[in-house]
Amino acid sequence: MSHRPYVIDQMISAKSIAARIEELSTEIEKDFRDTDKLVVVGLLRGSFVFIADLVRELDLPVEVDFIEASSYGDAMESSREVRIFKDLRGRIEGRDVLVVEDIIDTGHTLHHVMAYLEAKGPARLKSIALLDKPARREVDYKPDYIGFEIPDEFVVGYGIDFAQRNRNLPYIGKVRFTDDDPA
Ligand SMILES: O=P(O)(O)OC[C@H]1O[C@H](OP(=O)(O)OP(=O)(O)O)[C@H](O)[C@@H]1O
Ligand SMILES: Nc1nc2[nH]cnc2c(=O)[nH]1
Repeated sequence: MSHRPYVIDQMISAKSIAARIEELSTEIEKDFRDTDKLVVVGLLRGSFVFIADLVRELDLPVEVDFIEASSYGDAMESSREVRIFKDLRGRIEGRDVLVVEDIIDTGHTLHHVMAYLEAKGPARLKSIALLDKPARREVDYKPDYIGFEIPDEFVVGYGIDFAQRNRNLPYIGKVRFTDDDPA
């Protein structure tokens, strides 16, 4: 929990996010048009807003499942230890799977989860991240689809939290600590 005062400056509007999701959905529909039923896996908790908007844009038969992993807790720095708190309900062996992530930063979370899911033997396994912060990458992993590349700022909103707050903002904003401001 942060006791420092902060404000949130808007970085990506709700309208821009919606427009980008339409574009990404068209790409995904093309890539998976031969799939019988795509398993769309939301990586909780941060992806719950993104996956809800994404699946409603996808004109494909989909099944929705969730996996929960976390490495940040309430901190602004990754612990680099990814813990799986909740596994998939369904089986993905031999299935086409798209993992939906809100943000890739150091890459530890998505890299770990993709390896974990790959071991379950899916036919095809792809990933999408709404936000990509490449400047902070510590592991060599790039999602198959990316919404927006962003600079090295701590962001919140649209499902993404700071100490479990701000997930309900409809836009992506960056955290600015006001005790850093010149007097
Ligand atoms: O690329 P990384 O440095 O691993 O960071 C990305 C992860 O960090 C956040 O998750 P967090 O651990 O805060 O859990 P949450 O999704 O439950 O908020 C975010 O939702 C990503 O899953
Ligand atoms: N809230 C939040 N969580 C993250 N996890 C990895 N990067 C970020 C970020 O910029 N903001």
